[in-house]
Amino acid sequence: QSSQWGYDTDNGPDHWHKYYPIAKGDNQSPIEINSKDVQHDPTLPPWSVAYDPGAAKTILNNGRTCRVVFDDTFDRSVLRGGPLQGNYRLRQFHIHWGSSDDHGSEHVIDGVKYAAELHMVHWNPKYSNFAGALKQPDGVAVVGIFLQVGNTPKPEMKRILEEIDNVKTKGKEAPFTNFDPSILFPKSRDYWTYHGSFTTPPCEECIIWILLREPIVVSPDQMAKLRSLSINAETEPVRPMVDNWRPPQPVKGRVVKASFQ
Ligand SMILES: COc1ccc(C[C@H]2SC(=O)NC2=O)c(OC)c1
Ligand SMILES: [Zn+2]
Repeated sequence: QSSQWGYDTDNGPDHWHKYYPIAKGDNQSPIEINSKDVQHDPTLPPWSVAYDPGAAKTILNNGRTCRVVFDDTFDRSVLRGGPLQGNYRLRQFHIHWGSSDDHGSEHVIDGVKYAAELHMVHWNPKYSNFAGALKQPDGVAVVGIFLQVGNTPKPEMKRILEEIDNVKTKGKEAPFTNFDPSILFPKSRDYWTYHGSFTTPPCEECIIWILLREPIVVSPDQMAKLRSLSINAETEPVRPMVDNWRPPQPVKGRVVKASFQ
């Protein structure tokens, strides 16, 4: 029914506020980042991760994206530093992409839309559980990595795209073990950071965003593989999973900080 949000004309980003009023809030994500408005903050420390490959559990097609889920029952895979106070536990990562290589990312950098954007979602264990963290301005930290199409793709993406064959349709889940997602990071640790929200319902304004400046490279075939995922269940007519991105939202006076000059 229409309360099932999605990315179509009748249930897409312009409709979400009807069931999730915070979608029209003052701290929504994604946003456009214009380098001229960014403030370099020399006091921003580097961020770092300590991920346990054994924490990787499953890969899932939830009908909106393809996500890999991790064991977050203790401080097993954590993100710290940068704009964050304390450790944040890795819960899952997922990807947003377009129907063609010239768009698909959620954040837009100096007018550039990347082909895709990978989100590594972490939450602050001082708020006992993920649901509690959603209600706090510093409850969640997402590392965003831009994916651009090129002919020297990053081999580390291979594993994710191979597993996609097992989760083609909505509701499909498969084991995804022994994977350290930090192998996906680009060389540079330069980042932008700002306070924002989930880019999907419930659109809670609980996220400290850490967006990496350097994109990683994927091949045209790898993008085609992502686009071969379906939003329908196995028994339903085929509908490709493409354009699962929210457009940029009003910045409303927020300042984006950069760790670099
Ligand atoms: C109620 O719990 C939720 C809701 C939505 C997401 C995913 C959102 S958050 C982001 O940055 N991109 C997305 O697609 C989520 O992720 C852990 C957890
Ligand atoms: Zn996301």
